[in-house]
Order: sequence, then C-alpha cells, then structure tokens
Amino acid sequence: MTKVRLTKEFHFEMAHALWNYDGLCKNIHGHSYILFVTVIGEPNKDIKNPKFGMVMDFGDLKRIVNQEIVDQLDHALVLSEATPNLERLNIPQMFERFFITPYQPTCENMIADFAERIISKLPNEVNLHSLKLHETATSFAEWYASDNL
Ligand SMILES: Nc1nc2c(c(=O)[nH]1)N=C([C@H](O)[C@H](O)COP(=O)(O)OP(=O)(O)OP(=O)(O)O)CN2
Ligand SMILES: [Zn+2]
Repeated sequence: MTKVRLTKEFHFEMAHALWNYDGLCKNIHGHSYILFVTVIGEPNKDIKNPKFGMVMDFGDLKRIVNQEIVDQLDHALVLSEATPNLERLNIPQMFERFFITPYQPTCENMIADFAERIISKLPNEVNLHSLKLHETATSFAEWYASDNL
C-alpha cells in the first residue's frame, strides 16, 4: 500500500474586516489569498481506468476547490454576522459577492470552513491531508487532518 500526497495551489482576492478587532484589520481591507490543498490516497491500480496511476485527477481537485471556494470568494467581501447594520450594505451594484459568515473571518476560521467544504466533495477513496492558507506573504494558517481526529 503506497500512499501519496497531492497538492494544488489556488489564488483568490478577497476583502474582509475583523469586527471588534483591536488593530488595523478592523477596517475593510483586501488580501491576495493563496490556498494550498493537499489530499492523500493510493494511486489507482486499474489499468483500464482512465485515472490509472492517479490518486485523484488534479483537474477534479481543481473543479472541487474552485466550485466550493475560489469561484465564490474571489473579489468577494466577507464580514462576520456580528457586524451591526449589515442591512445597510444592500447595494447590489457593489455587493454582488458579499458573504456574511457565522464566524469572524480570520485565517483560522476560514481554513476550518474550507476543510469542511472540501471534505464533503472528495471521492471516498481520497482524504484531505492538509490545507495551508496564506493571508499575506508572511502570515498563514495550516489545517491538518491528523490534528482534527
Ligand atoms: N491570528 C490571526 N491574526 C490576525 C489575522 C488572522 O486572520 N489571524 N488577521 C489579521 C489581518 O486580517 C491581516 O491578515 C493582517 O495580518 P498581518 O500579518 O498582521 O499583516 P501585516 O500587513 O502587518 O503583515 P507584515 O508582513 O508583518 O507587514 C491580523 N491578525
Ligand atoms: Zn485581513
């Protein structure tokens, strides 16, 4: 049994604000997020299967992560539901991509949310190994399945 890890890298631009935070990030601001998604499994052993030799087609991983995360959050604004007066932002011309999260949109909470979304879409024989989410060039969060058993 040979298990192999596969990693794919994704990029998206997203704005957020940290409600009630005691620093600059309480203001609405943007980041160029970089997300590394690592899955683990055994390469397919069926020579007749088009996915022969693959843990998972990189293209399938791309489709899942794009549908669940990147296509939704790229150029979106994300604010916590704790933010007051959110109804005032009902301006469709500017807030087409606007998400209100049940959590503070920190790197930590976003990566935990991403893990749940990706796990729900992976094929049975493939597991999510880890995620790495860069919020800035020098700040990132990591999620490992082994930490969350
Ligand atoms: N534990 C966390 N701390 C902070 C988060 C977070 O998500 N988790 N987020 C922010 C801000 O949103 C933003 O990411 C600022 O991060 P920071 O690394 O402080 O940004 P800088 O521009 O100051 O980075 P430098 O490279 O050090 O200039 C704040 N904290
Ligand atoms: Zn930020």
